[in-house]
Amino acid sequence: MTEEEKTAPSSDHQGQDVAARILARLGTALESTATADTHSDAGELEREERARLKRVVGLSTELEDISEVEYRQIRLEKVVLVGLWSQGTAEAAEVSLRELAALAETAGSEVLDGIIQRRQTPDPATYLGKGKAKELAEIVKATGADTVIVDSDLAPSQRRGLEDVVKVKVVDRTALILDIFAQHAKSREGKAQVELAQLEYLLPRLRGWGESMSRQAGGRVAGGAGIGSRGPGETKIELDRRRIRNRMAKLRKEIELMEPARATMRANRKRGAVPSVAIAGYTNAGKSSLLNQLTDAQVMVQNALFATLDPTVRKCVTPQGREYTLTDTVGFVRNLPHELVEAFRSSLEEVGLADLILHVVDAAHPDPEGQIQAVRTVFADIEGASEIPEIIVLNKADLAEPEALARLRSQFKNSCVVSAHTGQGIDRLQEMISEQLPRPAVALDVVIPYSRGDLLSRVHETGEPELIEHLPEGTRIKGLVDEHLAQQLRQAAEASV
Ligand SMILES: Nc1nc2c(ncn2[C@@H]2O[C@H](COP(=O)(O)OP(=O)(O)OP(=O)(O)O)[C@@H](O)[C@H]2O)c(=O)[nH]1
Ligand SMILES: [Mg+2]
Repeated sequence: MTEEEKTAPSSDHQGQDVAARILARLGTALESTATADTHSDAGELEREERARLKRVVGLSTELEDISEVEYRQIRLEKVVLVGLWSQGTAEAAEVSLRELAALAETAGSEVLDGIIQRRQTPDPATYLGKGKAKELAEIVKATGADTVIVDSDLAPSQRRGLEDVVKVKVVDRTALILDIFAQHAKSREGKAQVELAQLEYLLPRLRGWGESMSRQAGGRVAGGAGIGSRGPGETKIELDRRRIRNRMAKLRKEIELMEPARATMRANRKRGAVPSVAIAGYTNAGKSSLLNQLTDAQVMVQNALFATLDPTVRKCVTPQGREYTLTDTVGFVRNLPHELVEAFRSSLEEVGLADLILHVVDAAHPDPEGQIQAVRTVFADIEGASEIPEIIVLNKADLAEPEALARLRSQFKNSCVVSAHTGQGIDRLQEMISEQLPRPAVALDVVIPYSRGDLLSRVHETGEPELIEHLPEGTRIKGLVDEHLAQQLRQAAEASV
């Protein structure tokens, strides 16, 4: 036994009721941050806070409580990664495992090793084949890892099977991503959404967990102590399930109640006919950096996955002075857990309602095409998103290989090479945005009194003036404006006659 294991706080929770604990921990999500919804410019502070999160060591509670593992606060520390290479090239399998490493590090763990097995389909009992699983157990032992993370989704029985061999916690990719979201959620809505996703993930696994624990009573769990040894019976599981479902219903209602605020915001934007542009793309592509580069916003930028969870909206102007809104959104990832797509639907709808999408791509990534594909798969799932015009923004040009940039540019015609770091290409991007914003619909030619300077500035901000002429009787305006402004202009013109 290592020093750490001896001092691990392993018996704190053991006598408590599992579901009560889960629900108690969750209870904080909705109430804690009612006033903390300011995402203005907390970048520095947020990064510090997150960095602090990662310094916690020595909390390992090996196999003590599996619900912790499947749930939130995974408290991963020293991990070994495993993946299967079942299709595609060896390179692709490696890229995938490297992404898993980035996810694990973002969750606050230290990656000690990673292995890939060449295998058509996962072993139904232990995910890896028997031999490889044993090899993995050796690696775990030799490195002193306390957790194994698997690069796909595991059936509860597979997870148990593999745990039996490697003797430490086994976590799947979805649980890992849920954990990152839980750590990063900041707004009330974001927290509620993540919590809902976690409960959805937990619900079908409750039975497996109970069975696992009854099965191993007096067996695998060290000393036969703890929650596991009591093996909750069927009735107990039913009860837990019902409480979790109740909690989920409550969360859905809460999220629904938060929705009108966003709907009003959107309606206001539509009424003012200010076009909206959404920045979307794979996680860590540089979406927040691009928002900062295009506006004066100081949204937190971090070399971590899913740094941004809450949509941030900023006002922007084209070089011609036309206004539009720019929204930073949550990043996408390959096989985004469907629980999260569901829970974050209202945030993702932000993308579906945009007039134009800036699809940001990390051109320096080994497989940018794969990332673009993954993002488009999510778009297909969001109502309206696939029909919205899209500019492919090839970011990180300062790092990317010229060949990669050339290849991507020829594949994606409506694209633009930029660096959110150096500012390269940003002018060109701004022009493209300006060209591709929807045109205001009404053409008119009016003369308004000089007293209506307010209307003239609206024309500059939201319309496309073709001619502005200062006549003795007033200002002549010829050009395109939206319906609402056209009405106001006509009224002003009539009043002056
Ligand atoms: N070299 C280089 N690095 C960049 C560029 N743009 C962004 N980065 C870096 O890439 C990392 C991710 O940037 P973010 O702007 O946080 O990316 P994001 O797409 O908002 O990420 P999530 O919110 O986590 O999905 C940070 O470390 C940035 O400093 C660029 O043009 N060049
Ligand atoms: Mg971001």
